[in-house]
Amino acid sequence: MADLKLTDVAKAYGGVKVLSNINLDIRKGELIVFVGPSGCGKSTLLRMIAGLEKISGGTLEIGGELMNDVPPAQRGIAMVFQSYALYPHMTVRDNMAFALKIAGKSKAEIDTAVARAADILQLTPYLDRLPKALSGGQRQRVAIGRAIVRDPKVYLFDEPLSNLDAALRVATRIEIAQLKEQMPDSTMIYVTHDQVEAMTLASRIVVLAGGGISQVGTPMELYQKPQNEFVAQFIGSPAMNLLPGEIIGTGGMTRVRLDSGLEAVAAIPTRDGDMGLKVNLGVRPEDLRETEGDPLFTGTVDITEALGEVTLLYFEKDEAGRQMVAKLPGIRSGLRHSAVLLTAAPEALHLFHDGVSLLYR
Ligand SMILES: Nc1ncnc2c1ncn2[C@@H]1O[C@H](COP(=O)(O)OP(=O)(O)OP(=O)(O)O)[C@@H](O)[C@H]1O
Repeated sequence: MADLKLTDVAKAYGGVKVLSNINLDIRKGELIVFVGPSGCGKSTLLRMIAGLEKISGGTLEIGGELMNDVPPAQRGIAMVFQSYALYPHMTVRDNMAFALKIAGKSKAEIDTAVARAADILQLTPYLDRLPKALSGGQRQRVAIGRAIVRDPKVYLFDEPLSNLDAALRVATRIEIAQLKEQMPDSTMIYVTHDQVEAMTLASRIVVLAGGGISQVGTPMELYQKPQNEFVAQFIGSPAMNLLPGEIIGTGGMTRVRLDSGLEAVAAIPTRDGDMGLKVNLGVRPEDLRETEGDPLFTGTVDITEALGEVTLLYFEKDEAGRQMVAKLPGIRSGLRHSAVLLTAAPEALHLFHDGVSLLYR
């Protein structure tokens, strides 16, 4: 049974539809990450699950029970916000104990719950400190601790790491992954702008775009088999290159003549009727390599960015304003202004028609 089930969930503000046709089954113990461009409705969807926002249409079930009209406190969920929302005048211990005191729990129960959460989060040495005497990462752990003591069925995280600096973000991200391992039965839903967080934490990622779900899958499914050009370009950085062309050979391997006149062979099956089909050939920057044989792309390098272990090559834009990007191993700064021939393995190529992957039609 799904721990959380959203059926045809919709949200409108006034007459303006923000989300529609949201169908999602989340199993117990999953860590689901919502990603998508700014304004696509990630926070709205999370807040509807929390009960902080009214659901305009469809149903939300948690543990098999209809939740649409159940108040937030009775949903068995706990939410962690990016702003921590700690009480500044209370110690770490009192911050974590507060919700349980309000709920009328006994002192013994509260002490046990707080000690357990502090142990999981390595906060035991800080229990008597005030929030102002903690680092940002420690404060966020206290905010998570306040959720853990309530032993919720579902944890909701709204960009919990976005107020932390880069190094602390990485450290806290790893802590959240470890926390999840310690609580394998807890179901978590996590909203983030950060691709690396999504890729490393999620059991499944939900990509939201254009008011609906664009694709749901494991991080590797989204990376290796994006259903559409949007997901292909949203997951992975720099974004997947798309080269327009037409199918000139079908079968187990598909031959494409690109608008540039060059050809490529993709390990994607097509049928006779696909001859002449207009497609976009997708190739990730990291799948491109230099060749002295038949290239699928040639161009002059406009700018290079050396990142140490890899170099990004940005080619001169074509007439349509498209810019090819390649990621080559090592330091290749010397390639600026030179002509480069690139190819990629047939298995690394993607094909899209009308924005949709040929693997999913
Ligand atoms: N109270 C509101 N009244 C009207 N429109 C709203 C309200 N809250 C959100 N919206 C609109 O709903 C859409 C989704 O907002 P939401 O905050 O959920 O997006 P998001 O994906 O979380 O964005 P971001 O990544 O920028 O945080 C936006 O277009 C926003 O302007």
